Amino acid sequence: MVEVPIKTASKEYPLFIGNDAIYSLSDVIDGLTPRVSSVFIISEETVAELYLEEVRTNLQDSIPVYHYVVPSGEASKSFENYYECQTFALQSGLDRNSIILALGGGVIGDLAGFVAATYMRGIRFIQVPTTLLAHDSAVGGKVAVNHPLGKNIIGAFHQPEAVIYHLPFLATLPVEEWRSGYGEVIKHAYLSGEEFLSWLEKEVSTLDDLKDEKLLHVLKEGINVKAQIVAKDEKESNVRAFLNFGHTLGHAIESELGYGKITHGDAVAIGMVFALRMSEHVYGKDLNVSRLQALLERFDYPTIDCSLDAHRLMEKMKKDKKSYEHTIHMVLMKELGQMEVRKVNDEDVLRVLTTFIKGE
Ligand SMILES: NC(=O)c1ccc[n+]([C@@H]2O[C@H](COP(=O)([O-])OP(=O)(O)OC[C@H]3O[C@@H](n4cnc5c(N)ncnc54)[C@H](O)[C@@H]3O)[C@@H](O)[C@H]2O)c1
Ligand SMILES: O=C(O)C(=O)C[C@@H](O)[C@H](O)[C@H](O)COP(=O)(O)O
Ligand SMILES: [Zn+2]
Repeated sequence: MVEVPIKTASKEYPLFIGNDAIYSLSDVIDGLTPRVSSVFIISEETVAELYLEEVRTNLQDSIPVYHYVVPSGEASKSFENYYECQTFALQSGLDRNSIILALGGGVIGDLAGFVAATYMRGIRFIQVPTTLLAHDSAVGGKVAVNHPLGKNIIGAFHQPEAVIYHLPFLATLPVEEWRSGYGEVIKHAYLSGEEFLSWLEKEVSTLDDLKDEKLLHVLKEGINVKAQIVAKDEKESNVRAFLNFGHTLGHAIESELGYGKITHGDAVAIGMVFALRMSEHVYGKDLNVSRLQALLERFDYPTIDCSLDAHRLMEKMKKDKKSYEHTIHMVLMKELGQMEVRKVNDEDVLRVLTTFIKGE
């Protein structure tokens, strides 16, 4: 097991990653001050069926444990589930010294984290991620639920006490979820620069290559990129926004298609290609979009649904948290590894997006 320290302005915490990480759970809880009074596991159907019992057996008998299970999928990151979790927590008698365990992928991490951020004005939580994508979502403290009009619109910054990344849990992930998670890995490589990107191009030909040491390497590199950025800017005043590369259009697509109709990583992959096309348009230079497209084609990422409407997507992009005064702001790439958040004109977005949707 490897321990990666995550340092943010408001809190430092450990991320334990490896094939035996879950065995550290009770020690992590024992080490917390004030003493933990009860544990509330929030999970979802697929993951709970597979791993809830195993997690429970790694908790000490002396502390009461409760659990609440929501349906699997993005649609569960809803205000309704948030409210149900709060009700369950109150009915179970959780107090300010209780701790929430988020057992699942990014959906559960975001939902359970937001419950923790707001229950009795904030209690502690631990991330127990079960997806590849969660190397991104479990680190950095962004927690939220979706609104039908916009992704992650209702949320907070709330850092966990620890992240326990038990890699055997990933063994049951379906292929489309490996691909989704790998979308955020590719994003981290584009933020990081040539070395990580060419390593991925050389070493990961198929998603099956993500095993053992290669998986650990990919996760550690991705987590490092994220951790370095959140260490500099916890609350997205400046550089943290770079982690949103591909998300301005990606989130608009997720929300426009209906939450759960496309995976987050697939939407981000499409959004990154668009962000590079916009970058070429704005900076007037070749940014090697075909390199990204070739990488995505290797893993069968989808292209944008041609029935989507550019105007409707742009309305959604204007509700993105980076936008203000009804103007779209996107993360553009000046060069590999060099990002910039930039205001983009409606006419430019419309022109590039329209051709992008047509597949031209
Ligand atoms: N907070 C952040 O910084 C941040 C960063 C990136 C993404 N996100 C959010 O994360 C969410 C996406 O996360 P995700 O891709 O992990 O989705 P997810 O949590 O919905 O998991 C994806 C699917 O895999 C299944 N699953 C999860 N773990 C499994 C396992 N071990 N074995 C078998 N099946 C398993 C789930 O049931 C689900 O159907 C989005 O809502 C996105 O907005 C947040
Ligand atoms: O941690 C961040 O900051 C990110 O932007 C990471 C993203 O991958 C993630 O999807 C995040 O939830 C998006 O944040 P949002 O502020 O655009 O909702
Ligand atoms: Zn993301």
